[in-house]
Amino acid sequence: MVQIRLTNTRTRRKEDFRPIDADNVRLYLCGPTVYDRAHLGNARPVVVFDVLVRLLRHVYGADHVTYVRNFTDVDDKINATALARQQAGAPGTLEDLIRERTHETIGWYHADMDALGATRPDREPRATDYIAQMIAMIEQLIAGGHAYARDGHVLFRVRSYKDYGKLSGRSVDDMIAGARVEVAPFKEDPMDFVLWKPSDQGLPGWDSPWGRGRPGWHIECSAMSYELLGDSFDIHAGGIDLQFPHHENEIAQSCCAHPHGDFARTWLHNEMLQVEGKKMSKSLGNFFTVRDLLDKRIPGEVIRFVLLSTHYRKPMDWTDDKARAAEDALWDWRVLTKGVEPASEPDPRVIEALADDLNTAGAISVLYTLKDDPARLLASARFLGLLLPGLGDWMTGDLAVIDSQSVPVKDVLAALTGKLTDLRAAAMAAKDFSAVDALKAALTEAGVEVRMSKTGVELIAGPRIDAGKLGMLL
Ligand SMILES: Nc1ncnc2c1ncn2[C@@H]1O[C@H](COP(=O)(O)OP(=O)(O)OP(=O)(O)O)[C@@H](O)[C@H]1O
Ligand SMILES: [Zn+2]
Repeated sequence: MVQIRLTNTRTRRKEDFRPIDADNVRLYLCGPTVYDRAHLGNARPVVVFDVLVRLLRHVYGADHVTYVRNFTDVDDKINATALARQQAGAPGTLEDLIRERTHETIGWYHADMDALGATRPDREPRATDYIAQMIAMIEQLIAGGHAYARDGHVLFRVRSYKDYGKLSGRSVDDMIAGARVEVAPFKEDPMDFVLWKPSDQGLPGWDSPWGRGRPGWHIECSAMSYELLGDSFDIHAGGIDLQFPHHENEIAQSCCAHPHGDFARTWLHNEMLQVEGKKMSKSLGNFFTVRDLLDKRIPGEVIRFVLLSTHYRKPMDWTDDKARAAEDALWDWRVLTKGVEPASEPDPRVIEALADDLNTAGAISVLYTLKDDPARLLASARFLGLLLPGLGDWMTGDLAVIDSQSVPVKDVLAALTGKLTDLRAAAMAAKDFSAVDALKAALTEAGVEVRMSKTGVELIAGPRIDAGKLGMLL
């Protein structure tokens, strides 16, 4: 069996991965807060950990992995977008508008992540479906002396958990000195964080022993992972920006509520997608969405390729050059593997690279060496979620406009193949090839590779085909 090695943020070491139960390997990834489109940074953990899930399924069996990713559908930012819509005159109660917004955003999220070739998780719990479990967990924490209720709030007593700060390697006192912790009259200690808070009138709220209110963000992941994966599971993943305080707080809550469990054994954190050295984020406003790129006709698998070209523990940025190189490689491979049946197994070097702390860049570099073995190339690329049948539309999807009508490029190419064949026959008879040469030059100019042999004419569309120019050649 392949031995997977992963860098565990908790121990700061690369370790042999040994699942608690090889029949059910369990992974939890912190999912999005559903108030807006996902930006490219948000897609990085989704794509990277999708490859991990593919690897785990390969090693332990397709039915022996449980992958959970949540939707945070209760949040101030969601409320704010709904309120803005209401103020702009949208009909319905605020609650209706919130539901509409989260529903719509989840739909976008699915469409965008599907376009990147990311497999859907086995379970996608929504926080609002697990409020009862959150309340139960908070009650347990209060009973154990780890939390206290004040003025409709419930707070986690950070000093009651001696290992607080271990994941991120900070001491509580350093955190107080350095962090912008909120000092509030209802807190015993400035480090204590909210498990439950009151809801304003008109905003979503649930009845609880502490009055009508709603959960804090951190308790959501603790309650949902416990419910779906148990008190000890294998891998917890997310972006490095969540390590503190979100993951630190998740650990404190889960370990105090379920002291006999280990919560997550391996912690994986992806580094940030950056823009000019800064984290791409909504709050900084330096972001573009996955949809922005797709709308610019950058294929989903090109985005995926670029995201996988850098190791997940290194910061990276998006550049047009990277996208162009990815597009060229994918185009070549799609041409090479056209009509080819994939080999039964990927190249072992691809598995080896991935098993070594998810070295996706190494795995992609193996693909470049497989041009002479298209069947193996196809199987290996598909293992990484590339060259998937459903993601290949971009090769033929462009439309040319001919006599004000949109015509698929592949039909135009077929017609031009006929035209060039006829011109060649006439040229041979007349011993004058000038018209053939002129059409060939124009085709090359429009991004089409022309192959002529004794057996016939073949036109191969290149990645940057100019559909407009092409249409004018007919
Ligand atoms: N620039 C980034 N690069 C990589 N991962 C990121 C980046 N920004 C956010 N993430 C990850 O995206 C996932 C979803 O995060 P979340 O929904 O909390 O982000 P958000 O609040 O919409 O984004 P932002 O951080 O921009 O405000 C998390 O796992 C988070 O770590
Ligand atoms: Zn989480």
